[in-house]
Amino acid sequence: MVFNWFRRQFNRSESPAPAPEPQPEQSEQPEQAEPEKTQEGVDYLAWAKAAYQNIQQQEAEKSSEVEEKVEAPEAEVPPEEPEDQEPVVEPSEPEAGVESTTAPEPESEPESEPEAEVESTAEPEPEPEPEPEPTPAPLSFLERAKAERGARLEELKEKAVETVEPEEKPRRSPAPEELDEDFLWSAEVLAKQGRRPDEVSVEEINWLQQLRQGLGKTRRGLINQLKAVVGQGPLNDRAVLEVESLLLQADVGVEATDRIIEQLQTKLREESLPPEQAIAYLKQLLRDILDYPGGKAYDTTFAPEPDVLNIWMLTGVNGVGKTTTIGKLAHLATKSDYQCLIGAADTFRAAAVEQVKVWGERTGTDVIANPGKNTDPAAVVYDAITAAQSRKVNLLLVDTAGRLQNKKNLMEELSKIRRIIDKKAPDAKVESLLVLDATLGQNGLRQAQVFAEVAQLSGVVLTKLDGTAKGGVALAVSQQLGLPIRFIGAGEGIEDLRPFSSYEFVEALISG
Ligand SMILES: Nc1nc2c(ncn2[C@@H]2O[C@H](COP(=O)(O)OP(=O)(O)OP(=O)(O)O)[C@@H](O)[C@H]2O)c(=O)[nH]1
Repeated sequence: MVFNWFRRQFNRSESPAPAPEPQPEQSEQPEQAEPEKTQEGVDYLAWAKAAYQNIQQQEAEKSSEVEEKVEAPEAEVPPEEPEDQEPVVEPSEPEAGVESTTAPEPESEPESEPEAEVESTAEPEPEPEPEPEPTPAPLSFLERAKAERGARLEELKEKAVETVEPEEKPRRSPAPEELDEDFLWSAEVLAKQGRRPDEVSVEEINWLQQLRQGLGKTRRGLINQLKAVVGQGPLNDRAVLEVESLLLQADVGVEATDRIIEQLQTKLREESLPPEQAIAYLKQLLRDILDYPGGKAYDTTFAPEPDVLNIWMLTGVNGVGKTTTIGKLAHLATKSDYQCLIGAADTFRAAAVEQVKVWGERTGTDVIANPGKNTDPAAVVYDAITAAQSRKVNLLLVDTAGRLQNKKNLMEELSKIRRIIDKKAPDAKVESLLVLDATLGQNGLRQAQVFAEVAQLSGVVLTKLDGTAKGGVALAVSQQLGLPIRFIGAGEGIEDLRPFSSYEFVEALISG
């Protein structure tokens, strides 16, 4: 059973059951529990405990798997590969001059993690593993598992020293140390969305923590003050001005700010709401903006469609995180059991192609590129589609050039790529995603307008939400561009990108 990271559920037709088994400690409700969202009968603390236990168990199982693999004969360890050997694989129907760079052929790997090397099997983190502490008291399940894993990793690292390249490897997030406030917050957000504690993974919990931390600057700087004002009851003129300036400072943009203020004023004039309800109403307003970009309803799930070739073109100016996003998406796709391929059609810069190839190797995804200089991006897309069709690929990620110096050229290039796609893969499900750097705030939006005019955009990937106080730009994207946000990035690591959830985003922004 594979977890589909795009759908945030397991690949099966079963609806999630919301309530965990009731537990005795009713009194220790986490502080964040909000009455207006509380699902009847859900004890969030009990839910969090059940999820925590489940994660401990998952971790312990992973550790013992590692242990078994280590103790098994060295058959698991691939023979030494010379570093300089270019892992080049031709597409099944090779096109002249096209190279396909790959990690070991994915078809031959039953598991989603492509690198069969020892290190990859152990899924190590690049960060230093916390040392197993010499705790005098009996070690908990998790601590034991961690200690064992740490020891195993050391062993593996020693053995793997010859075959490991110094690149970042897909990192597996460390298990939460304890059932702390961070964990409770993440668990509650998942519980409120009707998730089951026995299906929650450490990656999901860690992602929510990352998102919460990432939005910390926006939240602390501005949104918290906003909460204080909105929680005070009917908005007088001074309060309105305050709210307005807070939202604008968070790069929410004029249009979305006006809309929020207008609706807040109307509501708070109609009835005097207690602070929590006023804040719940504010959250609802924000979610509405995000869920109905430009007033239009979109399917909130964004996943590759089954049984058809999905082509996702990524576009955006240099430096916004386009290549990194392609790598992270390839990682999500591979983890979710999709066959993924990357087309390196940003041929303007040779370094861009090289960078994509690095991500291809990291994620075990083939990259179709044309080694020639200044080659036609549309030709690369043509070759990538040919390869995707012959290899039964579900998801083809296309990196496109995003230089803005010449709008006409950009438009011509993107239109040409689009024509090739329509001709070569008329049945494909095509998405054109604009990658936007959140730290650019409103400036990023101005760039986005240009792209929106020339590329038939269908969604946005918002990157670098970590460490910016301009997190409110997500609302401006929805309101001003009228485009749904499909993914958000909150870190440079391979795990630091997830499908966008307005609920999680607003919770992290307001109640994190
Ligand atoms: N903090 C943070 N950094 C990110 C994120 N996404 C990407 N980056 C970093 O942003 C920098 C630029 O990312 P790239 O993926 O190279 O950007 P690009 O748009 O492909 O740029 P070109 O290759 O120049 O076209 C890199 O240092 C990335 O690690 C994110 O979500 N958070």
